[in-house]
Amino acid sequence: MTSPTRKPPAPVVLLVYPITLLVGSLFSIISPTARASRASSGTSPSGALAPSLAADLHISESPVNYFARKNNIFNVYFVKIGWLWTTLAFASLLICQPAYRSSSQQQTRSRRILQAVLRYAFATSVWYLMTQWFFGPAIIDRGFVVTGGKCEQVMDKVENLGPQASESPSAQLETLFSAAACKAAGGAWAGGHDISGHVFMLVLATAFLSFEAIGVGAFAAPSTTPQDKGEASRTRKSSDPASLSVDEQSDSSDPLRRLCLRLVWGVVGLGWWMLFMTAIWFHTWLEKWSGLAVALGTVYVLYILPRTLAPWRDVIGVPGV
Ligand SMILES: CCCCCCCCCCCCCCCC(=O)SCCNC(=O)CCNC(=O)[C@H](O)C(C)(C)COP(=O)(O)O
Ligand SMILES: Nc1ncnc2c1ncn2[C@@H]1O[C@H](COP(=O)(O)O)[C@@H](OP(=O)(O)O)[C@H]1O
Repeated sequence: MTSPTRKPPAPVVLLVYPITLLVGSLFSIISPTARASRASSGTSPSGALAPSLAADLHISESPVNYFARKNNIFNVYFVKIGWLWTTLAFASLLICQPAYRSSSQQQTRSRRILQAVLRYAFATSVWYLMTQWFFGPAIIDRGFVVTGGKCEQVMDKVENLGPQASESPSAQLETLFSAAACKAAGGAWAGGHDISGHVFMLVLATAFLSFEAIGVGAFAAPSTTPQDKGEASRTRKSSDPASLSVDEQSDSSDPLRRLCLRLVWGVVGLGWWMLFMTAIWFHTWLEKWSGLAVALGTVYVLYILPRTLAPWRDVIGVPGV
């Protein structure tokens, strides 16, 4: 395997996420606007410390701040289809970055692409199982039901319908166990621990894209000092004949490559901003922290564990290496 000219990001960079949640949550308590928003919906700051009815508690249809509205344009067209943006940004890395594009080392290039796609498939599977489907309702929805939550008004309706119910029992269960189906049926998803899907997806997507972009960027970026240059070329020569070619090293001025990187960092930047907004305006503390924990666990398995566990590194690879 090749050695990057720059080291991959230290795990400590992941602290940006808990800090974002902490600052956002504190702001939501301190800010008069956020406090007013809570007060108008009957939630006290201390109430936000306990698991409860997630975002629905303190968000009205027309709150004071634009970002506190569920129908704000960034939520509807960016977060709600966030994995599509993540997929597009990741695909742009595969298409534009020299580490994946250069034809000089066919074997190395194929291995890098395969391992990058494997990391994407792993992250996508976790996202899918957590938020979309887990042999029926997603894990987040199942967790909510297991911790005592239910689809309130619809539950009553189903009980009253009795044998006349036109839906099959499995369709009724689906309605009771999935947040989306519950809300679509006019019910209230209430009572349990509702892991924040927004926090989970935004942390996973932004960390995934950042590690991938920095990994491939580290290889393509030219060294800054003469000493660096000498060191880098010695490392490459001595460690692996399959290291990047001069073409790959000098490709940083390629406009297509810069455009793709802008897309990736644009998605990461907006993703971070929406995470901050979720931290301020939505969910309880516990629900935000549980979303964060699941996302960071996935990031750990994908990018930190391979640094110490060689057999896993051989399978999943390291971005750009
Ligand atoms: C047993 C092994 C099973 C393995 C399962 C593998 C599953 C593979 C699925 C393949 C899907 C690939 C999709 C790739 C292309 C796309 O991304 S299209 C999807 C576009 N949709 C989204 O991006 C939706 C993103 N939104 C959400 O996840 C949620 O809305 C939310 C942000 C988590 C918020 O949740 P709410 O309930 O809406 O508040
Ligand atoms: N940053 C944000 N901007 C707008 N709405 C947000 C948001 N973060 C969370 N929400 C909303 O809060 C609810 C719970 O989010 P989640 O559990 O995914 O974190 C969702 O409502 P809806 O499901 O009614 O759209 C979601 O749209």
